[in-house]
Amino acid sequence: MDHYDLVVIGSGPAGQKAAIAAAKLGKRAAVVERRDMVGGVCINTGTVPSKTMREAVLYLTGLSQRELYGQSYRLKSDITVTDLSARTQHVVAKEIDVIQSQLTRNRVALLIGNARFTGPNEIAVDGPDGERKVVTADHVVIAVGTRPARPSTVEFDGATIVDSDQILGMDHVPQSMVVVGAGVIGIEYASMFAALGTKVTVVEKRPHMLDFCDREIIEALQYQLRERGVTFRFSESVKTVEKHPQGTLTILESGKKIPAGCVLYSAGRQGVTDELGVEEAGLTGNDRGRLEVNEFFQTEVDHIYAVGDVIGFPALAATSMEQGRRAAYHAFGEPIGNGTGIQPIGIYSIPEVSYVGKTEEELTEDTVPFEVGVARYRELARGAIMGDSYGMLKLLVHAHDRTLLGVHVFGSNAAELVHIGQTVMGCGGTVDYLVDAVFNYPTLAEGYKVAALDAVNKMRAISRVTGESNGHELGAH
Ligand SMILES: Cc1cc2nc3c(=O)[nH]c(=O)nc-3n(C[C@H](O)[C@H](O)[C@H](O)COP(=O)(O)OP(=O)(O)OC[C@H]3O[C@@H](n4cnc5c(N)ncnc54)[C@H](O)[C@@H]3O)c2cc1C
Ligand SMILES: NC(=O)c1ccc[n+]([C@@H]2O[C@H](COP(=O)([O-])OP(=O)(O)OC[C@H]3O[C@@H](n4cnc5c(N)ncnc54)[C@H](O)[C@@H]3O)[C@@H](O)[C@H]2O)c1
Repeated sequence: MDHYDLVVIGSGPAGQKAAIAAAKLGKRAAVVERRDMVGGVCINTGTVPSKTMREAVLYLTGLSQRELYGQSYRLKSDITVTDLSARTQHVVAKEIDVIQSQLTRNRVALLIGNARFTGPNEIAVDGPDGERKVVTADHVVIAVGTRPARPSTVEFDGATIVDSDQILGMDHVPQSMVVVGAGVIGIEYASMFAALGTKVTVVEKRPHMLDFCDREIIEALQYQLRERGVTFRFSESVKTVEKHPQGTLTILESGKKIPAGCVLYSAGRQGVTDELGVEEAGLTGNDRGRLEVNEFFQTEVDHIYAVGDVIGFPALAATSMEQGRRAAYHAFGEPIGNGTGIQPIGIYSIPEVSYVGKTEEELTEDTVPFEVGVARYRELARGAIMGDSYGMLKLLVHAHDRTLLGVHVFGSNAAELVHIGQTVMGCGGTVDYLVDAVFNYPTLAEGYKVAALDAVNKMRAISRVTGESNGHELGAH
């Protein structure tokens, strides 16, 4: 029986980083992963394939060039699933190779099979050939992730009624599609298919979508999606989804029926703890298959950690990686560092959305006085060059101490741009840093300076009325 300092279950972003962090500390580490799933949901069915498909959609449809070359501009008129999947398969294969070689060169053992606890320090790995291997470990990291929720009232067939794992295997681009759930997954795919020309209807049981984001930004996204023919049905719950010879029928609790060529059911995900035998280790998952952890990612059994999507919010690749590293460091007594706790969110809809820090709604609720500074891409030379007239960058600035409280970006490169604001926030910087900074021209980053000046001008207008200096030498700007 092999013994390890650390056994990690799951090779997604959380598991990989936990294992490699342990190996870098000189520990003997192993990762258990199912056949054909090295890299986890992230590489095989989630983040990487969906983001690669998005790039293929943007490129082949010529969507981002249409402001410049006309609304009929297309690189290819009849885009097929083969066109879209070629790029995805290439990128996924490359990423799997990168992960495998990282594990190998760090001497992390990769055990292929289904892991199951047989005791608090003992794990059985059932290999694809039916062989069972049992390993023991001083520490265990559970990084098993999630799978799509699949209610029995939905007739999934993997072809016309699909979840987000199956959508990548669809054999044609449908003429019409219902997307159930306006979460991040639903909206990202809705915008990709709308860009491909599919008539998309989104059904969401809540009155709004993506309500953790800034309202103004989500209104802008909704407007753009409606322009591409997306219909939203908010405050409507899906009861059943039926498969018929002529297509699918989505039946709402309100009695409405929506016919479509295809249905994407993306109404949440479930932790994959049910086949893990967690009770053998003294643990219990909640009703969504999730595990509870403390600030160090320890479960109720001290030497067993849980990280990544299986512990719930925010359930992102970047946070999962960091949780994995932190769990391994804690297990082996390595100082962790406190981090800034500032977590960016990137939503790869078309157009994309990204933010860091607080929203206007949160600040208002917390009665924090703030000023808003906005830069519109259409007023930035780079926006005109790129053909993005709808994008915007919004800064939320504390009205008294002038620190950045939130950065919200909508439009091209939003998920990259947000990191400038994140860095200023992480270093405790104020809006004045951005006012005084010089950015390359023409860039979208220049939007930070434009938005900062906008915020400072509004703050100056208030000071003029009140006659107060607002704690800052305003004459300079
Ligand atoms: C469609 C989609 C798009 C996404 N897009 C983004 C994005 O753009 N940005 C972002 O940050 N996040 C995105 N996410 C979320 C991101 O993929 C997850 O946050 C991330 O993959 C979680 O990593 P993880 O390590 O917790 O688990 P996972 O990546 O889920 O990996 C868990 C692994 O554990 C394995 N496993 C489970 N049980 C066992 C067992 N008993 N034995 C052995 N192995 C087991 C599984 O096979 C799986 O490979 C997206 C998710 C989806 C579904
Ligand atoms: N860019 C990114 O960072 C990214 C991209 C994709 C996914 N993810 C992660 O993946 C996870 C899962 O995403 P998701 O979108 O599947 O889940 P989710 O839970 O975020 O959203 C599901 C949505 O479906 C709605 N819903 C549930 N049942 C319904 C019904 N019967 N009828 C109508 N609507 C219904 C819910 O109200 C909710 O808004 C998220 O935690 C997200 O963070 C991240």
